Amino acid sequence: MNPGSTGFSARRDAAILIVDDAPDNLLALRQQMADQGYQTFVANSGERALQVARRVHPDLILLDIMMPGMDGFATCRELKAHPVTQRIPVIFISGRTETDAVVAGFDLGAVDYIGKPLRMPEVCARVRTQLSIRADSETQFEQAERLRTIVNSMAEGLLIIEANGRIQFTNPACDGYLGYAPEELAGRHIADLLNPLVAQEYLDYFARYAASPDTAHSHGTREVIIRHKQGKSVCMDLTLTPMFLRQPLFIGLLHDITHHKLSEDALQRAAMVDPLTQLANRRHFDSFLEKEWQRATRTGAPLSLMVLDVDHFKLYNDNLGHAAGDVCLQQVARAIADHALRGTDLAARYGGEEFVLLFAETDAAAASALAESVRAHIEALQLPHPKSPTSPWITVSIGVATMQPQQGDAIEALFVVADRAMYVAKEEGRNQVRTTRAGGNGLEAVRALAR
Ligand SMILES: Nc1nc2c(ncn2[C@@H]2O[C@H](COP(=O)(O)OP(=O)(O)OP(=O)(O)O)[C@@H](O)[C@H]2O)c(=O)[nH]1
Repeated sequence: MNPGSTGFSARRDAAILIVDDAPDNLLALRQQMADQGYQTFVANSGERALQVARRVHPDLILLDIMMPGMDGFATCRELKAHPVTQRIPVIFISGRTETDAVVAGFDLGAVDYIGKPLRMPEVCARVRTQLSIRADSETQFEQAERLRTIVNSMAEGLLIIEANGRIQFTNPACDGYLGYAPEELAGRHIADLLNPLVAQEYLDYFARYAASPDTAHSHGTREVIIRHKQGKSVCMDLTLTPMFLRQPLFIGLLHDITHHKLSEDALQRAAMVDPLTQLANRRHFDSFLEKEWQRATRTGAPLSLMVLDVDHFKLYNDNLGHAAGDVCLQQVARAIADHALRGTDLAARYGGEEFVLLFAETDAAAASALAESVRAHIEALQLPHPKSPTSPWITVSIGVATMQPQQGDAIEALFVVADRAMYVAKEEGRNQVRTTRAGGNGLEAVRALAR
């Protein structure tokens, strides 16, 4: 049998401390206990018994009551008062067999009381019984200690919740995650932590389980937003498992996924943003345009697209270097972004040195004015472009297309018209805006393209 198992056979090597001031009694008891296979220690006074007990941690103490100096009762009191010895079972062995003495012995915490004269087989049987009980309770105590250590040191938050939603227990990790002091959460309701809909969903699940525990199953893991004590929200995975003891209880395991969530958000953001300029990238712009296009088709509102291209940018790169070119693109991007002011405006880097701006509910005249202000803004930055035949500064050419899209029109057509306008701006000297107005030839060209 392994050392952790319970029962009498596991205690054959148990250590027994025998305390008696009469040498004959001491010898006789020691012999009996040794014959049973126990390891024995002896003490002939209460004071000595305390010393030995604290040193050798016996599994059981056979304690005489009437002794000079510290008697058995006083010794027992001391044993029970000291953390090292308080859990050691004590059996009184005494010639005092009157009821008061026996009751006093049990009141002091003794597990048994044997009257003298001793009947040795009975003493052995009682010792055996107490050792067996002790082995069981020690095993339970060790298991509980082990469990306590695990619960206190685990990284996951643990909650024990009653069927009515009252929190019964939380471990230190849970308190830490949610900003509470130890035991501060006990007695609170889960609705203090979760949003009302989620809390109600859990309460319904608790009620179903409490009504028919046999049919219940684990609620599994789900992502929940939990209110931190300081009011902020933390994102966690919550796993709930039912446990039916004297009452239905639920074990909640909390796993912090805030970091995971943050990097997920960062990834999602990275997938939408151009790393050089921090403007929206082409993919994000296309899906944004798709939504605005559909909205404009429904509402009949005009939609304007600007295509901007940096003038003579190849010359800029060749002259000042690619790194300077990158910085220049960042400055141009910042200026462009300053003009996307409404929630439905979006500026994006569409390719190398080409940018786009989308304006919902904006007609051709307004779009043309906006484009002119973007052009003027960039020119006013006065970013030196020494080799440009157009201007000493960086300039842009802008093509604007405005449409009231109708069912069946193709989005690509909007780009074609804006691109055409932009190339006209280039051909006619750069650093200027060209607009295709609704109803004009450009729009007819678009419709033709869509057919
Ligand atoms: N520094 C830098 N240059 C880029 C980037 N993307 C594209 N380019 C450069 O931008 C230049 C675009 O040149 P072109 O399309 O020939 O036109 P351009 O020189 O701007 O002349 P026009 O458009 O006719 O005024 C090329 O030299 C590309 O290498 C970038 O991310 N960084």
